[in-house]
Amino acid sequence: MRIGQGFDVHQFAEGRPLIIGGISIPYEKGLIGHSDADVLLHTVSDALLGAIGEGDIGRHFPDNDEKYKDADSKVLLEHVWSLVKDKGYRLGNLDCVIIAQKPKMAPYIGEMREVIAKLLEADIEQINIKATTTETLGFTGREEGIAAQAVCLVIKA
Ligand SMILES: Nc1ccn([C@@H]2O[C@H](COP(=O)(O)O)[C@@H](O)[C@H]2O)c(=O)n1
Ligand SMILES: C[C@@]1(CO)OP(=O)(O)OP(=O)(O)OC[C@H]1O
Repeated sequence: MRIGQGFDVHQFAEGRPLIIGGISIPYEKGLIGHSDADVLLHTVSDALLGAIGEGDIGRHFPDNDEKYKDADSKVLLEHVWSLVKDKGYRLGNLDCVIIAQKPKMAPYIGEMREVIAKLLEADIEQINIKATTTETLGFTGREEGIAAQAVCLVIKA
């Protein structure tokens, strides 16, 4: 059994779609990145890579490679999951937190869990996603961006 953690931040900008956990959330602004800037799927990818000792997503999908411009982070996570399976692991559980003053994530969390469970070939009960504000404090509180953290356990299949 091995543990991994992930952390990621993306900045808000006008005129960008807000994609978190593989779903589009209707909102007045979105996140900037080289890819689709899905802060939650990046965090999950990093947690899994950490668990198998494979570095981070920047190493696997460099942000100066045109191939990943506007990349769908579901495809990146799918690739990370194939690396986990190649090393002979299955998912134990995954626990995530989205740190965002706005918008309210609660209405979308069920769908995010379904997307991630499907990508990781897991049951929805193995995937937990939480959200919190920072009570208006810091860069998330000022609505300059969104952060996400994840912890996962992988188990030898
Ligand atoms: N972007 C967010 C932030 C929070 N939630 C939900 O609200 C609850 C209370 O948040 P506090 O930061 O005031 O503790 C939190 O437990 C989440 O259920 C949310 O949906 N979206
Ligand atoms: C996903 C990648 C690659 O397109 O780009 P970004 O969307 O900028 O995301 P980030 O979490 O900053 O780093 C990982 C990058 O390699």
